[in-house]
Amino acid sequence: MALFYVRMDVDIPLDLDPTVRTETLAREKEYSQELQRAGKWVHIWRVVGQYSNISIFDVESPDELHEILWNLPLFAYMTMEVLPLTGHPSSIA
Ligand SMILES: O=C(O)CC1=CCC(=O)O1
Repeated sequence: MALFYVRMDVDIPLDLDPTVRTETLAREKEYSQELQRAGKWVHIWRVVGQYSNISIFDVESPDELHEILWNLPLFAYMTMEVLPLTGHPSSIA
């Protein structure tokens, strides 16, 4: 098990074909929800006032996370920050 923080900032070009935009967003939602159901995408939160999300992934390895992120339908329209996480010594969880 390996936990990762991922921030995704979305920037879809304004001139992207509206049909492509709608289809890509639908595929993104389906892909994300499939990974959530599988327990790999454990949190997704919208950043208030921004087209960005903060997500937590629970995966087997950095390679698995890379494959997941690389295959996001919106990948071409996002910039990401990825941070590996480990337990905090003061955590009571
Ligand atoms: O809208 C976003 O933050 C981008 C995104 C990632 C997964 C999803 O469903 O949307």
